[in-house]
Amino acid sequence: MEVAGFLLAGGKSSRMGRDKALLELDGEALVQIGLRKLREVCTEVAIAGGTAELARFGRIIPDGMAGCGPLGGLVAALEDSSAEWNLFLPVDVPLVPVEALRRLLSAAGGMNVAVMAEAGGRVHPLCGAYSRGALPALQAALAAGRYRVRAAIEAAGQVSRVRFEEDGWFRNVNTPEEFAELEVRLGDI
Ligand SMILES: Nc1nc2c(ncn2[C@@H]2O[C@H](COP(=O)(O)OP(=O)(O)OP(=O)(O)O)[C@@H](O)[C@H]2O)c(=O)[nH]1
Repeated sequence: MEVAGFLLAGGKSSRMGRDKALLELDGEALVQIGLRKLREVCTEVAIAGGTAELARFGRIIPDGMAGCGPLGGLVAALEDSSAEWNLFLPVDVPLVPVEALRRLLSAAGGMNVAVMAEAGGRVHPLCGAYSRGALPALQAALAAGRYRVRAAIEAAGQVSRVRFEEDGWFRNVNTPEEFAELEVRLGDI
C-alpha cells in the first residue's frame, strides 16, 4: 500500500520555550527521529508545518491556515498528498516505535476514514492514519474554526482505534522538565 508520512512540526513550542523539533536526543534532533521512523513505513515523507530551519531535514508543507493548531497541518498535508492513506506523527512524541506505526497502518483501510492510537485510556488523534476521504470534513471543520482534531475526524466517518498496552510510547514532551525526564529515562536504558 502506498502511504505518505507526515511529521507534524508546526505550532509555537511555547511551553518548551524553543523549537521542540530541534531538541536532540543522543545527538539526533526530534525532527530527524520522527522522519527516520516514518521513512521506514512510508513511500514518501514530509514535514507538516514548522520553521524554515527544518528544511534541511525534509520537504516542508506550510499550513494553509496558520495558527490553527495541528488541524491546519493535517489539512495542508492531505491537500498536498496523492496517497490514499497518510500516516501522521507529532514531532514531540519521540518514543513511538516503528512497530506501532506498522500496527496503525495495518488497521487502515476498509470502511475507516481514519485510525488512531489509544493507550492508557487516552486517544492520540495525531498518531494516526488518515484516508483521503477524511479531507472534506477536516477542511470544513478548519474553515468553521472547529480546530479540535478528534471531533473533526469523528464527524467524518468511521474511526477505529488501535489499542496499545505501552502508554509510555505516546508520551509527548511539552516542557523543558518533561524533556529532561525523557533524557534521564533514555540514559537508564
Ligand atoms: N503543522 C502544524 N503543526 C502543529 C501546529 N500546532 C501544533 N502542531 C504540532 O502538533 C503537535 C502537538 O502540538 P502542541 O504541543 O499541542 O502545541 P505546540 O504549539 O507545539 O506547543 P505549545 O505552544 O507549548 O502548546 C506537535 O507535533 C506540534 O508540532 C500548527 O499550527 N501547525
